[in-house]
Amino acid sequence: SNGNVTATPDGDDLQYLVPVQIGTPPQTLHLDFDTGSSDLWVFSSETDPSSSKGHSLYNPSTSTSSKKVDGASWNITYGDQSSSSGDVYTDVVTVGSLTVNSQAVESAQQVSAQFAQGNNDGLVGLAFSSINTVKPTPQKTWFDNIASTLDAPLFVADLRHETPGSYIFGAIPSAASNILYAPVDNSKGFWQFSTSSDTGGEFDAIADTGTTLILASDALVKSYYQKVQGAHLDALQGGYVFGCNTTLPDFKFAVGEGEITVPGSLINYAPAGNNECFGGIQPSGGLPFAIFGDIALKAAHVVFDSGKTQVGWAQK
Ligand SMILES: CC[C@H](C)[C@H](NC(=O)[C@H](C)NC(=O)[C@@H](CCSC)NC[C@@H](N)Cc1ccccc1)C(=O)O
Repeated sequence: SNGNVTATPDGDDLQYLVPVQIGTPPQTLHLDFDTGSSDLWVFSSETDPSSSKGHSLYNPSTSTSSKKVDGASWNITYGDQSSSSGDVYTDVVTVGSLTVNSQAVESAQQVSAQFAQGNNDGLVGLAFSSINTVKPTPQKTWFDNIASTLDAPLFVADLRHETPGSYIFGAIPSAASNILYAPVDNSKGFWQFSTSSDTGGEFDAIADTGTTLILASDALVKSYYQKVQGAHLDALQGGYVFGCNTTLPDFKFAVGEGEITVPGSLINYAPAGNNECFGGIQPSGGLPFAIFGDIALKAAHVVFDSGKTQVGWAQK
């Protein structure tokens, strides 16, 4: 089987939300599919009420198929220092037409302010199950649970600028042509691959649908903005800004034997005040790899192939 589901960007393409059905009868929540983490967690009837306003909530007690995982808990922290934690149920989880009958659904009891004020109802982790945070027994991702029923053990991200795109499970859409593949090193649990660019030399990167921007080394970022008239690092805005009608250079990076181009237009991320705009490439703050978030992913169809432990990029 295979399936696909619509991924709808919220304002400024900050994140891409996907409708997911949980429980019996189905409860629909809008979740952030995140190839940079491996926990499926949701706002729920157990979430601190001061944090859950404005979110759809999973209520395990009204689902006839929910089961409490006794003694299990989870606690996750993300690169932007946001976090969430809680306890664990199993329940039916359907994405598009694909159903996992006993998926670990991590119910949030605490969420940090970024999540309370954000507009997702939780995350679906699509990185490798090795970094799932449930204790004492780590749980499998929804993709790991569904993979064996798919025509191929892979999924494809087709994210777009300010318009709905999709995630396709089990097949590669015919629109994806001339796919460039790179082997994935999943030892840290991420979709990590080696790449290079004329501004950054050779480096590793992770493909992270749950991160909005491209986050890279200080050297790469400095070298990129040296080509942008008037660009400067503005501590108040939290990164590099430039005049909003500045023409930005493309960002090209290597994948296998070929090269992917992120058009400069995608790198003018969003207005930042006083007629300056915030760049879509920003410093990662010293991580040992770059994070190729949605700014990069929008430029391609991206194949996350767990069968062959490889990632494929097809230029759009
Ligand atoms: C360094 C980052 C932390 C601390 C590290 N955690 C991670 O790497 C987690 C799994 N992944 C993440 O924090 C990042 C990848 C960072 S690479 C180190 N991806 C997921 C993130 N975009 C999810 C998100 C979505 C919407 C709003 C906020 C956050 C850890 O637990 O050690």
